[in-house]
Amino acid sequence: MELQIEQVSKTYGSKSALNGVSLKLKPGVVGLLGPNGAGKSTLMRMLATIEQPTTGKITWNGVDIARQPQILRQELGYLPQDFGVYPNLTPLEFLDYMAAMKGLSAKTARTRINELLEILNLSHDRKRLLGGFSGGMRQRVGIAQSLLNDPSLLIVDEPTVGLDPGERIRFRNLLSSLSAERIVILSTHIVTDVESIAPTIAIMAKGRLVTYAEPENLIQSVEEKVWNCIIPAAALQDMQEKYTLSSAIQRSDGIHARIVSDLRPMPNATLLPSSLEDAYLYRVSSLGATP
Ligand SMILES: Nc1ncnc2c1ncn2[C@@H]1O[C@H](COP(=O)(O)OP(=O)(O)OP(=O)(O)O)[C@@H](O)[C@H]1O
Repeated sequence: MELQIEQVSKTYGSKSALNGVSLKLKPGVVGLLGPNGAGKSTLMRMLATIEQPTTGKITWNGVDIARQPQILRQELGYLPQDFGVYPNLTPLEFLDYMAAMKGLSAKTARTRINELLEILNLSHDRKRLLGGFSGGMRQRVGIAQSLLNDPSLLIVDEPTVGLDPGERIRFRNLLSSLSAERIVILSTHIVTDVESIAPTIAIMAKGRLVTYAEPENLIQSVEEKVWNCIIPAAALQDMQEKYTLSSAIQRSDGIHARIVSDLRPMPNATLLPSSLEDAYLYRVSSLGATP
């Protein structure tokens, strides 16, 4: 099982959304991190065969998906960023409908839907109208529809938007448990969404792939670049303009500003252990993008 993205670019009129992105993916979760407008959704839509690259090629097990999209579609599960449900349907009716759209036989669909409702903890609510569901419950229905055909490639675009912290954790665990025999691509701008579950992380900014690496290596790459600076409140804005600020916490002795910088920002700055968030900020801002 292999998904290869080769020098893919996408332009909309004169606007470049994606610029020469190359990646080779094997089974497991890959976290796709990037600020708003980085090109993540554009890439996801091309992987989901909804759009085609302007230049470059995407192959699924060696087959060009622009030429033969149906080969990948049979094995694809996709939860788009703007996934909507029909409020007047129940999960059972909605999943039945989606299964029919995906060409599953009624018998296979019924077995699979029951399995998924169980896995996603929706069995008790199978006959309630979706209109009354919470954001987290709707996301679980979205995930259920993306898994109907037991896909080898699962693409989830910003899936945790609108979820509460508990739902977010449960959702991450679910994705982890699904990743053994498939490629799972999880796109987000929230570092903690991918930190615990993605053994590899791709960072995008301004339509480019900034880096593709393991979280440990990313964290290591900013060791001795993360500083704690204690500053008066009046100096915060100036600091923010000059440096990449990871966080600022008000304490009794002043503001503790966490700065990611190659050089010591001020004489009494002290080094802090680096985190994935620091590495992400460092990589994205080094491209001149706003994290
Ligand atoms: N259909 C389109 N027509 C014109 N420009 C587009 C279109 N789709 C995306 N873009 C532009 O391409 C760039 C990348 O957008 P994209 O939605 O892929 O980014 P993203 O990383 O997914 O960000 P977000 O998290 O905000 O969705 C943005 O500047 C966006 O305005």
